[in-house]
Amino acid sequence: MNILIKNGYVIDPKSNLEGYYDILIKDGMIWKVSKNLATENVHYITANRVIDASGKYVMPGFIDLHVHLREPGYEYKEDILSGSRAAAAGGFTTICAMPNTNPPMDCEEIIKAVIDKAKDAFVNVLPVGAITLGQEGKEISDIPALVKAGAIAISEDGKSVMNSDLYAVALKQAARLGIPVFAHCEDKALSKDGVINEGDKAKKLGLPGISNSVEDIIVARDIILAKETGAKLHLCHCSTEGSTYMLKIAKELGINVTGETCPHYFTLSDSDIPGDDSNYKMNPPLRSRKDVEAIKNALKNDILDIIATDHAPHSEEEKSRPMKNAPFGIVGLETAFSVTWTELVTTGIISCRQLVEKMSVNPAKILGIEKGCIGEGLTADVVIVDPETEYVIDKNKFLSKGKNTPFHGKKVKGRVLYTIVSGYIKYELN
Ligand SMILES: NC(=O)N[C@@H](CC(=O)O)C(=O)O
Ligand SMILES: [Zn+2]
Ligand SMILES: [Zn+2]
Repeated sequence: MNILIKNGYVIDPKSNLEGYYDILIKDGMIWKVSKNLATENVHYITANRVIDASGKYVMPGFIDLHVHLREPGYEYKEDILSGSRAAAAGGFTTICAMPNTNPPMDCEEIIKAVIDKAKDAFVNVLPVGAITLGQEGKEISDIPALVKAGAIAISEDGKSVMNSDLYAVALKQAARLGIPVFAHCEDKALSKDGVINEGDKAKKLGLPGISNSVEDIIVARDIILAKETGAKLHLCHCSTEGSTYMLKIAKELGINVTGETCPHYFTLSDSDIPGDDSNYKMNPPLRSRKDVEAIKNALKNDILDIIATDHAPHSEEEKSRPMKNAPFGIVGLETAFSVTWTELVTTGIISCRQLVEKMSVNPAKILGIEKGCIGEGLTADVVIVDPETEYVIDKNKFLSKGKNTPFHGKKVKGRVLYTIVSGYIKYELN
């Protein structure tokens, strides 16, 4: 299948390319990027499909470092096929699958099984290995074996490895193997049975709170250990002002650390929680307005490198429970681009180029993969978006099995039109 994308506004920070270009995709590759690439100029290649991208933006496919695909074990929440389909609908061409499955992705066999299953997926699925066996925090996984089987990073996501001694060993191994460590930062002894951010809203709803220190303490520890071990540390779902300050200092000190946040942390604060509604329950929790401002500022100043989704699908039954008894997590694959465009780009907080950096270029860089670029000769992973279309987010239209979103009914601007993975159209808005 050969595709000619015509008249689109291309934003490709890695090639330092921005402007109106035509793109010819052939044999799964970016064949040519050029101005006025008329069909007759490429007479030696027939385009089976010509996409008129006038008024649209063409970007390297988004890469999500933080997705819960729930397979194996929780297929009633999501599976590799449904999750990857939702990813394609969200403009993502590559996603990282977190290891808190059942059983967790803590051994060669499970990593291989996920990779095997992902051959039928709509997008590239890269598995993340669990740091400890069973994610129990007691015994370290065979990290070299996980990497050999295809794990591209390690993480204990869902929790932190609380034993710093054990964690340091894992960081050293990751450093030696050249893979990043995706750190969920939560001091469990402090967060206890907390449900939402500590503050007025928690008091009003009579729910136990989660303080900023729950996150900040582990962020500090992890940065200190990254310095000592030389590990490539990636801080997952940063939600606090403190995280952004520490990240800034760590970078200034030359420590190898990157930071991620998710659309909900720069869009909503705990004051937006309408009542006892579990679609507003995630870990870390929605923070104060002051934290939201700090997160936005850190995105603007490139202290935060990555926008990931932390797509965490749960069943309708689970999320219809009162907040106290519902699991943490919200879906995000199908809303991330539109929410980010609306909240950060149309408001001038970040540029289009920065959006592409945070959703495509920087994730590729952290993973050390040749993606996040529309360069000639590279695999054709491309997303085409409409920057002007306005629509209302409707959870009932999600392709994900998970409908648990606080953004249902939100009016947004900017929409994914096409997602092309390895030269194939894997999503097309109709
Ligand atoms: N973020 C969440 O609220 N939940 C995640 C776990 C995690 O990312 O820590 C999940 O797996 O459901
Ligand atoms: Zn987490
Ligand atoms: Zn997560």
